[in-house]
Amino acid sequence: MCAAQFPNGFLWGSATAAYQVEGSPLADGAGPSIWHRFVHTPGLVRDGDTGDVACDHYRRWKEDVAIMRRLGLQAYRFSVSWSRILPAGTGHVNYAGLDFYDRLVDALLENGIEPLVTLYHWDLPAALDDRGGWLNPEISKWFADYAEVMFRKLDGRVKKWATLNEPWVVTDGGYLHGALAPGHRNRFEAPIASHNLLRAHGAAVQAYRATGRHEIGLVVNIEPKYRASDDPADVAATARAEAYMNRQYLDPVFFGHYPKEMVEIFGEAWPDWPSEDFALIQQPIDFLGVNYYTRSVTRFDANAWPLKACAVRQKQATYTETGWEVFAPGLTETLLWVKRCYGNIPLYVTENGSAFFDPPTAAKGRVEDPLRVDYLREHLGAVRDAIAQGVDVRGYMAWSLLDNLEWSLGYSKRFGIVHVNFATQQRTPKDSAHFYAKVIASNGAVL
Ligand SMILES: OC[C@@H]1[C@@H](O)[C@H](O)[C@@H](O)c2[nH]c(CCc3ccccc3)c[n+]21
Repeated sequence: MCAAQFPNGFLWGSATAAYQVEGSPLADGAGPSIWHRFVHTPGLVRDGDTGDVACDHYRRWKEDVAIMRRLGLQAYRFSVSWSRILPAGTGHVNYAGLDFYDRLVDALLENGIEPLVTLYHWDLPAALDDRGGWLNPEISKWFADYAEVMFRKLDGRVKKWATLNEPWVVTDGGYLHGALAPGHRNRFEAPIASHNLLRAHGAAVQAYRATGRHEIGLVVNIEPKYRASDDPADVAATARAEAYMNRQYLDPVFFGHYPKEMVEIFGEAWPDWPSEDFALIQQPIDFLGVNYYTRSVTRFDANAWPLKACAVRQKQATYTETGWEVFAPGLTETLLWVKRCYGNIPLYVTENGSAFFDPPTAAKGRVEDPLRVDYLREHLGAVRDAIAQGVDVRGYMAWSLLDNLEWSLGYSKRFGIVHVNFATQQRTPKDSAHFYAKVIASNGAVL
């Protein structure tokens, strides 16, 4: 394999998530999710934006699969809305909801596109939140039962499953800082939600081993932490930040224990966990999905709760519309770090992308997004560099296929390689999509 090439069979795709693109949240018997509730609570989402329509993907999925085909995508990572399948979260199965994903998977396969399915991308059934949600230890069984419904329906046609998308964000956003659904701000709840997410992950993997025949993994966001100085306070702050964001989920899954820094971070709010839980959490997985966006140069900050650490803005760097430093070497470092710390488990970059303001283009039918093209080119080069250094990276999913609902930021941030006019629902592949199509067609040789 020459340096400029990716391995034969490298999987090139893009990614979305149910609540961000589908719309029709209550159609055909679906139950509300915590995001449906959250967006309809005044003041929580920028400009009062909701996922009621989003990209209307629930109705326009055929058109979107055709776009993927035209771009030459080999894979499509999407998530299933739990409350479409089980409107109350448990019990009655809504077959119309199952049928939507059944048809989507068949259409993908008919177009030579491999489906990668995420079972949970933040949209918990509201009915389960009413029963405690991620704070109720029973949720590991609720989640495993839901997962089993999906395995029995789709396994075989779907050969790569992920249990959770980014448990760190679910906990930090939904239970500690409250910026995301269900909007709790409680340092005693956060560790419990986090632990139950991991228990649910383990229970779903166990269920897969009993019913599935292919691969299952976990998707985590990793943001490499670079110390701002060699000052011992900055070094310790960086270690806490790395433990909290990057190792809090990987250490239990791969080693059966939490990083020692967790007790220091949460203090009295960090429980003594039952040792039997770690046998459940530590179910072997077939691959790890890594979502990478940026790095954080980290320093001590006595006022930053609960980490006592914060990021230091870099003077010469480019920043995206979400305030994230563009730092492609961090992706190479992250992939090498995972291999060094946890072994050479097969990896997929399950999300990588950037939000930049896309200026209106004079030429009709064209959207120029040079900064996103640069971001994509640099980060694909970073993946290639990690592969050249022996990391078993098997695929890359660009975030995102479509401009979509960026959670509490509404539609104000556009990550898509395909532009969406939300007034007309017209899709227009951006220059970044045309660039990515060339990368895929050459298996990375054009980079
Ligand atoms: O923010 C862009 C995307 C979201 O649209 C995806 O749904 C989500 O999986 C995702 N994760 C990350 C990195 C972790 C993160 C999320 C939110 C805020 C800060 C960091 C970025 N993104």
